[in-house]
Amino acid sequence: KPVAWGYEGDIGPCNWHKYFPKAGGKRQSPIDIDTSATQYDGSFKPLRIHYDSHMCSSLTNNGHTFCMSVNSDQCNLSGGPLEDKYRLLQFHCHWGSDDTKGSEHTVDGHQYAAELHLVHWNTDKFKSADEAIEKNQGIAVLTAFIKAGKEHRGWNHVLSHFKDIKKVQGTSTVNEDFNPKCLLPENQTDYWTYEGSLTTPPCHESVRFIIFKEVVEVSSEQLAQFRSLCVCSSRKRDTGEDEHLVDNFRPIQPLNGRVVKASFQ
Ligand SMILES: Cc1cc(=S)c(O)co1
Ligand SMILES: [Zn+2]
Repeated sequence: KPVAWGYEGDIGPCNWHKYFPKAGGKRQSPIDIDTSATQYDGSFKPLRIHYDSHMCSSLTNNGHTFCMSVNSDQCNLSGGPLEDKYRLLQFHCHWGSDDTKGSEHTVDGHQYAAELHLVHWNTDKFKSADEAIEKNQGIAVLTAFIKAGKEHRGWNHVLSHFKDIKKVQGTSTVNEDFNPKCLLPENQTDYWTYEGSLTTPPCHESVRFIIFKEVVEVSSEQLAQFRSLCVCSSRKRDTGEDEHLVDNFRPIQPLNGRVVKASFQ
């Protein structure tokens, strides 16, 4: 029986290590990026992000986030700090209960309104995503910070499906011509990178994070749509209200001597 976990109370992040021992490991995520301590690495090759548009995918509310699963073998990532080729598996976000919080990583202590994770698995070293997800160098997560600002047209292709996934386990098939590359910032040469973990249980220490410096803007109304998702299919708050999915971000974890590299000076 899977162990229940969440972001508050007894099943919250402070207790994850009791059932998910890796959550107490030495290379956990997220972290604060102290820009005065990052180290420029001039050896990185250009990042190669090749996604195609014709990838039928499905959008699900898994109770912890919305997850767009991708089943195209044409969406690949390589270059930058990566030694191998990685394939896009899914993308999801972490966000807050208002625009002042929501990202998992912080930059010099600043928290953004949300954080996009594009999860890729190492197809050179492993035979399946399930195998890669628990192995060192198995996962690469392209990460973009999100702040409230002007409307983001690309995000509407995802948000237009949210009415179908308001409840947990809700799923919606996404057939239209959508390329997740449109969700990334324009500047894809300036990023920070370090070795960390899944930010949700089982918190496997298998992740190479690549975090773009440029912040993506979406409108406050679009951010509010993230918060329209519900965390359960039935349970209502004692007020009879649906419990909305908000503040699904893990607290900052100890750096434990890790160095965050920068692709820029
Ligand atoms: C595989 C995976 C990665 C991240 S970062 C997450 O939040 C959930 O699942
Ligand atoms: Zn994530």
